[in-house]
Amino acid sequence: MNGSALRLPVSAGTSAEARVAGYDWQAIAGELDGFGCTILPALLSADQCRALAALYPDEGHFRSRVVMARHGFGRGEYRYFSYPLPDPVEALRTAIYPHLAGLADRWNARMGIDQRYPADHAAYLARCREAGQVRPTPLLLRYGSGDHNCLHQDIYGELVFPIQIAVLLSEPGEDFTGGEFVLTEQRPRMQSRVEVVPLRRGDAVAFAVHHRPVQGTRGTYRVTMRHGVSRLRSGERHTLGIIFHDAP
Ligand SMILES: O=C(O)CCC(=O)C(=O)O
Ligand SMILES: [Fe+2]
Repeated sequence: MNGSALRLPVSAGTSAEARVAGYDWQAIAGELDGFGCTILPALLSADQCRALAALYPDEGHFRSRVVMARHGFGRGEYRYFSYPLPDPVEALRTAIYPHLAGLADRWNARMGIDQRYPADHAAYLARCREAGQVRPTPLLLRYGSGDHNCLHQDIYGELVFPIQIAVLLSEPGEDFTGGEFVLTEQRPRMQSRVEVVPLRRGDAVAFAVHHRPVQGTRGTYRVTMRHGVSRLRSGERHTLGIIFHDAP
């Protein structure tokens, strides 16, 4: 991936909405089409990252806590936010969705999947509610030395929005070492491809949740994507995850 064309000058005072509006969404769609992932540089400021990570111990913001080792998910833990989502999580979820809905439609059309997406996130959440998916899925994750997140897909029910976002809230090399964000792409009857996504604090990765279409010489085929985090060698790492479908 070459994220340099997408890098923008952002000042500490820029709102989440303004940052979202400032990206080249056509280039982002191009990278998602080509690789199944792309970087949104400096989506959050260092101060916003620190403030979000500091919410982690505060139970009042969350509906549940998952200790990954108890479920075989890896090592480390995460918490799902409760509604109403804190700023800037709500603002980001609402502002980013409309830029991805068209691409999600095109992916589904190419993969022969009937589902299409409304233009704004409130309408999509209403659909989730009708399907019994009412609980918020944005989450904060915390990893310590030796922790990792096994390859997985964030699917909770029938309704799946095919692209999600994760924002790295800690500074690699300073707050932690190791702990790289990784993606695998499993191709039908072929060997798998991997991506290691180099993130700095405040950068987001947008990536395919479960499937994406790939153009082959004999037409389009569907690949299966999984994401995870490699073992932390030292320190502490926090992430904000933004998933656009809700959970039952
Ligand atoms: O900690 C990470 O970078 C991965 C987080 C994750 O799995 C997610 O946001 O869905
Ligand atoms: Fe995940």
